[in-house]
Amino acid sequence: MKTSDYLKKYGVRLKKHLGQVFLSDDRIAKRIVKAADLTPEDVVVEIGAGAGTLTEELAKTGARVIAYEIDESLAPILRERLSKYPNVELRFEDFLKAKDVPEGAICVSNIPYSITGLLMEKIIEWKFKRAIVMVQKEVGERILAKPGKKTYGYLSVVVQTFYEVKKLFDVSRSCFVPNPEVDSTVVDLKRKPVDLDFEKFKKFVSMIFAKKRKTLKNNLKPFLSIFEGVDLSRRAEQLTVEEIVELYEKWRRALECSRG
Ligand SMILES: C[S@@+](CC[C@H](N)C(=O)[O-])C[C@H]1O[C@@H](n2cnc3c(N)ncnc32)[C@H](O)[C@@H]1O
Repeated sequence: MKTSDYLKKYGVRLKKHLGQVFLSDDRIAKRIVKAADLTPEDVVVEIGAGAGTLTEELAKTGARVIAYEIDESLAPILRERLSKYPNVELRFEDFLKAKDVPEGAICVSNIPYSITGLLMEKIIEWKFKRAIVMVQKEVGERILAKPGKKTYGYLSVVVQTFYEVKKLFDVSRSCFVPNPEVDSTVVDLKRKPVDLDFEKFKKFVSMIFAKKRKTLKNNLKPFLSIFEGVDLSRRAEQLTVEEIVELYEKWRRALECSRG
């Protein structure tokens, strides 16, 4: 049965505010799952199972699949489609409030676009070893952007500090029901062995990008004594992720020393 048939059968009305545009083309789901290269030993987390098109393809790999879905009205569809797969666990809860996500899992999701930023931060916090996520095309460009590009900013730096990023492929809006107003991109994120205090790091990155066209000197005004001898004449958007982490470490160590 097709996704649209399931929606009709259960009389489900889609909720725009939850980003409910569902994959209607299961070839895309198959392509995503193929790229994930899963084995039965893997633990996969899906954020936003929707009508289960991607979930079912994930289930077929034999991996343990934990699928989060905030909207319980989709439960009858998901149960009908997935009850034959004992390796799938459905969790009807808000992923942003999730309490027990297994560490070292792989996230494979077509995420709700309105909360992409928050979800990317959660992906970092839960230390997924890999994340293959479909995002709005323009957001994908920001995630993948290199220094000097217009799209390089807070999101690029935060994600690229923790993950090697790679574009997999674009997905046309025609592959969804209903057709969204935007195209999509699937990105592949591979965890780097980085250990940083994420809360503090986010604060620092927000600060240096606060006024994007201004120099570091301008954005770091309250902390200039920490950076004596450092060239602050560039803008944050010109710095590599490694250079930003180096500045952050200087800032963090100085603040820790000053607190004694
Ligand atoms: C873009 S749809 C993807 C659905 C399905 N995976 C697919 O590819 O067809 C996003 C799904 O995420 C769900 N969702 C939205 N916010 C959520 C949250 N905070 N936690 C869990 N699921 C959420 C929506 O209800 C929706 O079903």
